[in-house]
Amino acid sequence: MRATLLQIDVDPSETVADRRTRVAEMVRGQRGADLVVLPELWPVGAFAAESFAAGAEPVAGGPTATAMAAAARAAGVWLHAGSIVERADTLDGAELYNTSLLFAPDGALHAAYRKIHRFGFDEGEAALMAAGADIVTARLPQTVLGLATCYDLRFPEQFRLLLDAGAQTLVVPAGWPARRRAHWRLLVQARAVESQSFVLACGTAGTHAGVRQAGHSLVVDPWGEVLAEGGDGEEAVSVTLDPGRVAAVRAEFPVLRDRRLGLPRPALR
Ligand SMILES: NC(=O)CCC(=O)C(=O)O
Repeated sequence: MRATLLQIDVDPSETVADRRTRVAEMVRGQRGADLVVLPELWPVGAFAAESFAAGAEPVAGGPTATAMAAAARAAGVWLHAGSIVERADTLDGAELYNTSLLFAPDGALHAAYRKIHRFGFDEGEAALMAAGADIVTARLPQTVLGLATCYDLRFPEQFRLLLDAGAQTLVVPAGWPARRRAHWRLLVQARAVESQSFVLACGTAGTHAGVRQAGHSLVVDPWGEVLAEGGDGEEAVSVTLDPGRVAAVRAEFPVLRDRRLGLPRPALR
């Protein structure tokens, strides 16, 4: 399976519309890949909280979803289009979500995942967006994807649920700051080792809202080995994966068999 992570430079001097056109063109250039992955909130920037409301768009028929569906179809690839600020209209008004979109090679929306853990400690995303509540997996011909986004990496319980739902390849779009790059590497590798799964973790490059981005997108195999890693700037990180490696590692080193589910909660002393 050929996978390419497009580590996009979210440059505030570029308009969202121009970036959308540019990224769609990059996706179109990926014909021959099986799966293409984009980062978190690349249209507006994961830390550009002041732009979230203005940049919010519906999933069905919104400008990013429409452009990405067309690009996936033109390239004939599965496209994990990173995430957008989703505007979901409810009877009580509009709610915003940080929503990842997965398109099939015919351009149909195959899955959507609303980020469960919002970053910001009562500010930014945590204050402005609603939390998703659904664990999302998606079956591709080669593997089963488990969807998570950026800050979710810090919550291993979500990854256990993805594993139990059948995930074999964890896809994690991110807008991770350079300041915590050491955490990024450690957490991506930890999620791969504990889940005995591939992890495709695609970050952004550049600086937006005064936050320098970590770049260094990672592809890690089910043994925890880094198969590919981006640098600091915009680039395409491509790898060829053997999806059979997940079953092989799980059979050869069967730690998941030794899980002790249902242990009692400790009593307070
Ligand atoms: N966009 C994010 O979720 C940022 C997460 C982050 O900076 C961290 O966990 O550290």
